[in-house]
Amino acid sequence: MIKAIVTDIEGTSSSLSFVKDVLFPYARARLPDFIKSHQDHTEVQHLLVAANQLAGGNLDEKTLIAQFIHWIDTDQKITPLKSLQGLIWQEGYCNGDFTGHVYEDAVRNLRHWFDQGYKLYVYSSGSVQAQKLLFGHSDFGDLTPLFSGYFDTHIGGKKEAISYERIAAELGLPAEQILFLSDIKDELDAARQAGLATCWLVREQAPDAAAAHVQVSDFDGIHL
Ligand SMILES: CSCCC(=O)C(=O)COP(=O)(O)O
Ligand SMILES: [Mg+2]
Repeated sequence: MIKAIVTDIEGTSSSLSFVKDVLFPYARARLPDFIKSHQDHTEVQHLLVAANQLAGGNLDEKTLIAQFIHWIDTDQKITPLKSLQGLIWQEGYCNGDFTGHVYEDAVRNLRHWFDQGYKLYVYSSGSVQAQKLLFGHSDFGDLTPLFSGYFDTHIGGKKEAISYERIAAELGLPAEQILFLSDIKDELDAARQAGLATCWLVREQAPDAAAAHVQVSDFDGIHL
């Protein structure tokens, strides 16, 4: 019996296009100036140190910025990059430059599940801050009251089974009572390996007849 639902963001509850065509270019364009103008911010300093270590260490500012841009262009889920993007997007949401795209079917079903007593969580490669911003400034208003918690890559990569074992431990539930929703098969495979129930959102993809996961075209197809 499912008691908790953990949803991915990009491609699942929000569109690929919003992330790739709005959020990523926004952060990419502002990242160099953001780093230069936040040199004395402790949080930014820590992120730069962490990124520098991941890049091999001792990069000067120009090279480190080029490294960040490369990570963005190749959509790498590097934790300090994701945290930095969240800080930059905060300005975008607060300035009203954009609102968070969330699919209408996702909002309707998340609200319904919440009302029925299911616990709702988010697990995304985007930082927890970025997740809260997207759902807090969504096209449907503030959706954060629906969620009991958020997970990002600090708990581990989304294609690693250990991450889902840790999430189940944090939720205090047997893995089989947790349903994970994603658009990426490798993530679903990892969740399934950890014992979670899975559902594949194949919104803009052709269904895969060979896959072990339930496949639905939107949240209306999910039956708990
Ligand atoms: C939290 S909004 C930005 C999403 C993001 O940065 C990203 O890399 C998308 O990853 P997801 O795990 O949501 O597919
Ligand atoms: Mg996704």
